[in-house]
Amino acid sequence: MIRGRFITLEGGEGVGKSTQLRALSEALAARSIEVVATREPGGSVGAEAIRTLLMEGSDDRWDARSEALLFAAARADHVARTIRPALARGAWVLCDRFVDSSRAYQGGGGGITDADILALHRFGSRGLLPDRTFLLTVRPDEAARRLAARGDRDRMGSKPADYQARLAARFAEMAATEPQRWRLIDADLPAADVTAAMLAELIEWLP
Ligand SMILES: Nc1ncnc2c1ncn2[C@@H]1O[C@H](COP(=O)(O)OP(=O)(O)OP(=O)(O)O)[C@@H](O)[C@H]1O
Ligand SMILES: Cc1cn([C@H]2C[C@H](O)[C@@H](COP(=O)(O)O)O2)c(=O)[nH]c1=O
Repeated sequence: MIRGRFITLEGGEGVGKSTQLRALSEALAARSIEVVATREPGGSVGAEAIRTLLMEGSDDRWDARSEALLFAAARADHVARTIRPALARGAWVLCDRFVDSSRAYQGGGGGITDADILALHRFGSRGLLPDRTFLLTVRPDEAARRLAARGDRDRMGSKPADYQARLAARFAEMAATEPQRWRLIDADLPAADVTAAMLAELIEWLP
């Protein structure tokens, strides 16, 4: 039985998801909420092993279908071993990316249909969806500046600029079709303001 809250952060590269995951975790913990902060791909021993397969190597290491299956397999293990047990004991799970990243990257960017991504998710993760998903949006020039300042590029992050633009459009489209779950957050703002905006969107569930 699910008792906790499941919150995901989504968006393109460098929009501040990891930064905000840390800040939101601290803000919730300060309200005496047990928080499990996790990420995808990864978040369990098996899923972290699959992450290495996905993140290392050349851009064409996997064909589109194999890549979608690997993300879905990592997610299935993460959901079964980390997310569901945490929710069942009443913890809040904050996750940096989830199935919506597969829908945007392998779907919008990689050509797999949304129906196929969701079918894999129904089988692998029994269709678990977040209670709330924050879409962090940043102007493309600011995201590029943040990534350049950070200075790292892995296999998944080394895609061209038009790919990043398609991703942003796909995320916005998903958010528009499911407004009860998604909240758009202006992540161009200073980090503390971004955290405050997310907390405000969780107020109904806070103790
Ligand atoms: N609101 C902010 N204003 C200015 N800089 C920020 C802000 N949030 C994050 N940053 C900086 O931008 C960079 C990228 O942030 P972060 O790693 O949190 O992004 P991310 O969305 O998790 O990226 P990725 O998806 O590539 O892992 C970091 O150097 C971080 O310190
Ligand atoms: C969950 C998930 C992730 N990706 C991509 C998105 C990013 O390029 C990387 C993850 O890197 P991060 O720095 O940890 O955000 O993987 C994807 O293509 N599909 C997915 O389902």
